[in-house]
Amino acid sequence: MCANKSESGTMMLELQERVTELENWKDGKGLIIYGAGNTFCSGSDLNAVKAMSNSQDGMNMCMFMQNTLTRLMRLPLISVALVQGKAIGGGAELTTACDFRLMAPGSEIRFVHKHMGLVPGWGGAARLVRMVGSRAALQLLSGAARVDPQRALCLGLSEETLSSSDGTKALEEAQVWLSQYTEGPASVIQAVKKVVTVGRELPLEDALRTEKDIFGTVWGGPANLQALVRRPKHN
Ligand SMILES: CC[C@H](C(=O)O)C(=O)SCCNC(=O)CCNC(=O)[C@H](O)C(C)(C)COP(=O)(O)OP(=O)(O)OC[C@H]1O[C@@H](n2cnc3c(N)ncnc32)[C@H](O)[C@@H]1OP(=O)(O)O
Repeated sequence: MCANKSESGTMMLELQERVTELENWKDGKGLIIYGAGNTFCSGSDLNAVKAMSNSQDGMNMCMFMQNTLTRLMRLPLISVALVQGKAIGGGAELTTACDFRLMAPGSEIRFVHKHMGLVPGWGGAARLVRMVGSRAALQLLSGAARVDPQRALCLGLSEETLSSSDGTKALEEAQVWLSQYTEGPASVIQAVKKVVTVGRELPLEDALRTEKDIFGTVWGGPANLQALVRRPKHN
């Protein structure tokens, strides 16, 4: 999946459509979101937002993007934001809707909202707090701080710094990195992502009940039965 420079209204709709397609991707296991060219995503299209600066339009756009990014985060796929160049404003928020972030050398994630007289509205603050804790989140948002790959690693915002900033090489590296988590049958990978999502989002009793239901979808399934025949050793 390839993001583009800034998020115009058309692109927001396209992102929503891609998410709908991915929700229906029965054999899917993983997803990498990356930018076209040398920018991951520079946030909302400033030309478009200028034309809709009243509060109601802003809230509508905010709810639209919250909904899309929440659905993206809940996809039963393991998702990676491959950050090359800058991820700014709404682009920084988009990175937080993925399970993992990999950063290319020289790249940067920056929540510039304060400088735009705003706060995140696409769910980026809620996700950031859960990811890095409230103190670090407050520093990143109130300082509109540039987060380079090294700082992102220290904060737990990024998993790894890639060795190349070249688009093709970085994508290949990200694919190899992701493959360690997507190896195996889609039904099992999707179930893994689902139990983690419910564990994160639901109160414990509901999470336990839902985990049992998800367990029921893989117990006695083809991968489970084959494993019982193969009896792999885990030493
Ligand atoms: C804050 C929250 C929020 C929301 O919730 O809606 C947003 O996301 S608001 C948008 C926040 N993003 C910005 O303010 C980005 C401002 N732009 C920049 O900082 C730079 O352009 C940068 C760092 C993205 C790229 O810098 P670089 O030196 O590599 O290139 P240029 O500056 O020459 O940019 C090329 C060209 O792209 C236009 N551009 C970049 N980002 C946007 C944008 N978000 N909307 C509209 N246009 C954008 C930039 O103006 C240049 O156009 P040009 O006609 O060549 O001047």
